[in-house]
Amino acid sequence: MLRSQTKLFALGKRQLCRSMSKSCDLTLVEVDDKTGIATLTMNKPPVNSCNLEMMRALKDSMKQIEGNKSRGIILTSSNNKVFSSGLDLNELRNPEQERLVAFWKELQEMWLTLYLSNLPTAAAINGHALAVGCVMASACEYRVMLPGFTIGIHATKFGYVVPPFIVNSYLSVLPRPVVERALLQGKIFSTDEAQQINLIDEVANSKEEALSKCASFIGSFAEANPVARALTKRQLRAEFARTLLDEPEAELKESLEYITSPLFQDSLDAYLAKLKSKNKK
Ligand SMILES: CCCCCC/C=C\CC(=O)SCCNC(=O)CCNC(=O)[C@H](O)C(C)(C)COP(=O)(O)OP(=O)(O)OC[C@H]1O[C@@H](n2cnc3c(N)ncnc32)[C@H](O)[C@@H]1OP(=O)(O)O
Repeated sequence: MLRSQTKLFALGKRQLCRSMSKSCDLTLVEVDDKTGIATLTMNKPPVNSCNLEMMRALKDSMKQIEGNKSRGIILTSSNNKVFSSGLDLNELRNPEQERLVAFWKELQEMWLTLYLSNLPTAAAINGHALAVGCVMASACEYRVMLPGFTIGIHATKFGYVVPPFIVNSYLSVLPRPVVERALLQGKIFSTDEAQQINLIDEVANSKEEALSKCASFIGSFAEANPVARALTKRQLRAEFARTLLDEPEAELKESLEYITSPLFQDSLDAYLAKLKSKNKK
């Protein structure tokens, strides 16, 4: 069951409403009784890398939140240094075909669920947001980041060709020339740089402040009719989601061919070795 890795709390009552797992809780959902805003916390140690189960838990939590008639979603991390380190690279290394298919489909579905959510969405970026970590933040409608961290899609630096829906995530936030340069350079932005180019909307000095700014953003839709808001959002975003809505299988096939190519696998080996060696020095 997808829900098995999600906990649902009611903050106002401070009590556990629903616990669906005795194993590791990859995501935590807290709903503020007063505001009706749900905080969705990524909770996969050590660095919130997105493996199959994590993306399933995220997608499932978002669907639960929508089903519970919350007023908005704030995405954040339980790790105060890392928002998300992106895709779990171990899922891409010498993958078993069936799992890789499930993994990539889950990435597509998780992104669509977040990008096209009926609810107002905001990211409280309380740590580094790299690659798909940045993609998730960009899929939200508003971003508040803490100082001293980094955000960006550096895929080209380690041999990834960026798929169109990930390009579109950036394009819905940044102007085309900025996207082109950032993606081709594999640019990682500091908090200050991200604010200068409007990749993030605000800087906050603590996680609490970031959550509060996100809640204010969500509160700004209080006067909007939720259905009209949701349908207008979908209309505005449909163009960028088109590839995945209309031809997910084609995107899947292309990505799978690339991921399993020797060119990609060799680059990944070298990148993973570099990442691991950092901790051995
Ligand atoms: C056709 C396919 C194309 C797809 C293109 C789409 C674009 C992007 C896809 C992705 O999202 S790929 C993921 C890219 N992410 C990264 O490169 C992040 C790498 N990680 C870091 O830079 C750092 O870990 C960090 C996030 C800044 C945190 O640093 P910190 O010092 O706190 O932690 P570490 O010691 O580095 O890491 C702890 C532990 O986790 C392992 N790890 C980190 N990130 C990943 C990851 N993304 N996947 C798997 N494992 C990861 C790291 O190696 C350490 O492991 P151990 O050494 O403890 O075994």
